Amino acid sequence: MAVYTDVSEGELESFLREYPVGRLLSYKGIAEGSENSNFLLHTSEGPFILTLYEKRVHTEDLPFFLGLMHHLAEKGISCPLPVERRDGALFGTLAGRPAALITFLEGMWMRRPSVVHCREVGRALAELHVAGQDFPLSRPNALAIDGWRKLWAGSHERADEVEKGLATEVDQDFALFAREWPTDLPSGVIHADLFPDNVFFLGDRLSGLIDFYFACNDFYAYDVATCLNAWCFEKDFSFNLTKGRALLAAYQEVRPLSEAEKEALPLLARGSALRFMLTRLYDWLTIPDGALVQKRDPMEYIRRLRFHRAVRSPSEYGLA
Ligand SMILES: Nc1ncnc2c1ncn2[C@@H]1O[C@H](COP(=O)(O)OP(=O)(O)O)[C@@H](O)[C@H]1O
Ligand SMILES: N[C@@H](CCOP(=O)(O)O)C(=O)O
Repeated sequence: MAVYTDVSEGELESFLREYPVGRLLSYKGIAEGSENSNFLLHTSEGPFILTLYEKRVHTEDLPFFLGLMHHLAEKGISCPLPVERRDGALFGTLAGRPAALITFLEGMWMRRPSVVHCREVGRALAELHVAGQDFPLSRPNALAIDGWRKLWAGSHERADEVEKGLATEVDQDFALFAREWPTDLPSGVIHADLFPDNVFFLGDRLSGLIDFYFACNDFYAYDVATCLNAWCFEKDFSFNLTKGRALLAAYQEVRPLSEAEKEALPLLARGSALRFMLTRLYDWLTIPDGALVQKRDPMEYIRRLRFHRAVRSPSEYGLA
C-alpha cells in the first residue's frame, strides 16, 4: 500500500481549483507503488493521477522529473503528461506535500513478463534514451556510488539480520566498485527504475512508461543493466537468456551499444543489483512492521548480485 498522506475532499477540491480539470467526481488511494502517495481521480474532464511526493523525492528535483515527462511526451514517448496549473506551474502543495496532477495512462503492468514484453521494453528504453538527448535540464544520480555508501552506512551494522555474512560479502563489492566503476561511458537521461510495475501494456503492446522519479543523468548502459535485472530473471533467480537476448537486440535496433558499453555490462549489472538491494535493505530494516507500505525483499537482489559476480563475458546476457 502506498498512501502515506491522507487527503480530505475539501483540501483536494481547493487544490483542483488551480487546474483546468473540471469538477471532482471521485478519488481513491492507489495501493500499488512504494515511494509516493498516489490517488486515482475522476473529474468531469476525465481520469487523472494525483501524486504527493514523499521521502525520496525532493521539491527541487520536481522541475527535472515533470519537465522530462513533458519533453518525452512531446517527442512521442508514451508517458504521462503533467497537467499545468492556471498559473503555469507543474506542481503545487497539498496536505503539506509537494503534489502534481498527471494524465492517466491506459494499460496494466505485467506480473510475469514474457520474451515479447522484454523485447518491447528494450526498444522503449532505447527510444527514451534517444528522446532525452536534447532535454535541457540535468540531475546527477543520487543513487550512484556515493548514495549507495550512505545507504550502506545506515544498514551495514544490521545487514547480517537478513543473512549471516552479508555485511562482509557486500563490503567486497564496494571495494571493487571503488577501483573499477567506469567513468567515461556514453551517458544522458536515464529512467533508472524501469521495472515491470512501471511499464504498461495493452495486450502484448507496450502502452506507456510511468514513474520518472528516479530519472537522472548517468550511463545509458546502466539503465540497460537495470532492465536486465528487473525483466530477465525468473522466480528461481536463473537468468533467462532468451529474454536477455530479446531485450538487448530490441534496444540495439534503436541505439547500438558500443564495445565499451558491452564490456562494462557485467559490472554495471552488478552495481545496479547492489543499488536496488541497498534501498530494499534500508527500507526492510527501518520501516516499522505494520506500516501501510509494501516492503520489497532485499534477498531477491542479493541473488542477482551473486549471479553477476560469476559472469565472465557479456555474451552470458545474450549479447552477440
Ligand atoms: N499516469 C498513470 N496512469 C495510470 N496509472 C498510474 C499512473 N501513474 C501511476 N499510476 C498507478 O499508480 C501506481 C503507483 O505509481 P508509481 O509512480 O509507480 O508510484 P511510486 O512512485 O510510489 O512507486 C501504478 O502502479 C499505477 O497503478
Ligand atoms: N523498483 C524498486 C522500488 C521502487 O518502487 P516503484 O514502485 O517506484 O517502482 C524495487 O523494486 O526495489
